[in-house]
Amino acid sequence: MAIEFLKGHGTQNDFVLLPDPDGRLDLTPGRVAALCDRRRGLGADGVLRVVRSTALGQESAGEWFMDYRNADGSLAEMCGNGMRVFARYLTESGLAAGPEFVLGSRAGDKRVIVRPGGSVTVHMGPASITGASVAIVDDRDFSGVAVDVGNPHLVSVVDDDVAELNLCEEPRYDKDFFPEGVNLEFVNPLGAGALRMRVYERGVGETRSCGTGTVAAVAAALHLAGTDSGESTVDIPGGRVTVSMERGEATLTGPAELVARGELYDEWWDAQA
Ligand SMILES: N[C@@H](CCC[C@H](N)C(=O)O)C(=O)O
Repeated sequence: MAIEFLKGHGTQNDFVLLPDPDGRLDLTPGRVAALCDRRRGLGADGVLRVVRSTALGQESAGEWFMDYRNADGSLAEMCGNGMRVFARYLTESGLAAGPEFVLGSRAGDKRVIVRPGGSVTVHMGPASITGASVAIVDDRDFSGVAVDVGNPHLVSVVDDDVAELNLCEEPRYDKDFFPEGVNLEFVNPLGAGALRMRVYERGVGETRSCGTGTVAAVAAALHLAGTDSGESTVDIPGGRVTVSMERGEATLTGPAELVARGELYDEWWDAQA
């Protein structure tokens, strides 16, 4: 059985998409890690399995469920950039009828709008402030705001230029506060309604963008300014997205691009654990 794949990205956060409507693929952590490996696989920050909600027994108002996996094979609740790419694929392939529809995810249902030109808006739902903690980079402490966007984040607004931070290795963080791990964002305010951000993602490493991370960054910046409503652009190494917050509820808008489609060799797939 030939296994179809597509490659896509949202602000250079890149994904392998696996159309699997009936949930037949045995998508083991080893296979995910092999697909995402940039030398022995296709290379990506994560895998998006395109599967019907009913096929996974998921309770969702959406026909399609974004089964997201990190590059190391681990599951995550939500992926904002992935959801834009996933939505773009569904409209391009005719699997979604209109430009606006609901998608299932482990963090619940999300409404998406695919706009002419390929930009996609995701109604992300609540971005909740859950406390304060510290990220440690090269033995320096950066205090941060913990934000739950369905998945966990710690956002540190820093005085240094984020471009100068050494994110080659995972920053240290409080494992008691974040027992499931955490995505770590480092942010420079660029003036009113504009942020610059770098991110070290749980289960991946440094990526060129993280949609949930940009939502967390804007929620944290607004929280530090004493509000839960406002709009901001976020510049990440892979481009720019816009986040709007209204009373703690976020929408994320940014580009989504499909790059290629092809077939995996059965022998290769079968040889992965
Ligand atoms: N890149 C994603 C986030 C993917 C999940 C994250 N690494 C986690 O483990 O929570 C995004 O665009 O939101």
